[in-house]
Amino acid sequence: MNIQQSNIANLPTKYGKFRIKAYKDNNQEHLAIMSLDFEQIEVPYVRIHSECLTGDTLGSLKCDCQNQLELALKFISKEGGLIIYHRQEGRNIGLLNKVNAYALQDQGRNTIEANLELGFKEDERDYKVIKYIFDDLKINKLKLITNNPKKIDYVKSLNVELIERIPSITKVNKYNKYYLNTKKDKMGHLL
Ligand SMILES: Nc1nc2c(ncn2[C@@H]2O[C@H](COP(=O)(O)OP(=O)(O)OP(=O)(O)O)[C@@H](O)[C@H]2O)c(=O)[nH]1
Ligand SMILES: [Zn+2]
Repeated sequence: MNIQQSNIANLPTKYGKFRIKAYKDNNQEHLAIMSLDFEQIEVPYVRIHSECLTGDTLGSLKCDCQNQLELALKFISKEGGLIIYHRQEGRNIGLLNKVNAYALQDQGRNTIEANLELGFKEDERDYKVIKYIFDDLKINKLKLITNNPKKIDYVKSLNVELIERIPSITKVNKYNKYYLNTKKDKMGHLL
């Protein structure tokens, strides 16, 4: 893997103070967002957050991403750990295709059917860069914040000790209810 890394910089936010480090993997740039005490913690909390511009930045109510991100930032600044902001937008089909998938969902398809209709798998994410970041930041034990069984399986396949899985549960609304049900019933999310 040919990955470029940045230096570590401070990032004060409204959720708390962090230090950040960027990684460039071909044309995807990811971010490690660390609590200030990250190096001193034996078992950090870790969230691998998949990029969702419409949710994270615009506050879309169609998904739970912004709430999950805010929850993780607050929690990790207090309890200590790391968020990897994994820039594989739209389960790695990219923003343009995700908007096309949303247009199909406007016509009644669910999130999986829309991806398939566009010629993609239901989930195109890969987590190779995560291993690189874990090695770089010397993570060998962690508590993983996720509801996604694929992320749990991936972390278990690495040479690290998964001590605990922490759920990331946020409020349901009338716009994300169907999406969350599809994730639960058809994608096996622990919701
Ligand atoms: N293709 C596609 N991607 C979506 C859609 N809704 C959200 N996403 C993307 O899905 C990713 C988030 O996945 P989720 O299933 O919400 O959560 P997760 O990251 O798998 O699991 P958690 O760790 O529990 O949050 C982000 O990359 C979003 O951009 C959609 O309808 N279609
Ligand atoms: Zn989202």
